[in-house]
Amino acid sequence: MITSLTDTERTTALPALGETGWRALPDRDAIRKIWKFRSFSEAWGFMSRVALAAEKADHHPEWLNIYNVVDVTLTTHACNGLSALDLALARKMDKLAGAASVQVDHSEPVACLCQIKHGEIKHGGA
Ligand SMILES: C[C@H](O)[C@H](O)[C@H]1CNC2=NC(N)=NC(=O)C2=N1
Repeated sequence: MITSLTDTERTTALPALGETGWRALPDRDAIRKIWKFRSFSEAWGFMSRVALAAEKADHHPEWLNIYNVVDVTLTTHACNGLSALDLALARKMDKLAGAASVQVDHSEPVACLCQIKHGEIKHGGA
């Protein structure tokens, strides 16, 4: 049976993930990270590799892809909160993403390369 993380497990594990750009969601027991790749092809390649890892672990992200952006939320539906499976998948995704840039400020709009190129959003984020 999958159980959500204890407070001790959270204080032990989450700071290190925070260092790489994972942020707690304000309204869900979940963590979120926003990657910006150099192209759609790189973003999709990342998602393909993560998809294989997710299938192997039988643990899947909630994610949105907009062109070069992959906006990921991890939580465990079976326990409606963060579990050890989310920590493992977060670490795996960090490895698979390599040197892709990360938007660490989630209060900023998430701009994809199209919007920046077309001048819709001033490129201030990572
Ligand atoms: C039937 C299948 O094993 C379950 O639905 C798995 C699939 N992937 C999952 N992914 C996530 N994030 N949470 C789950 O509870 C979950 N359950």
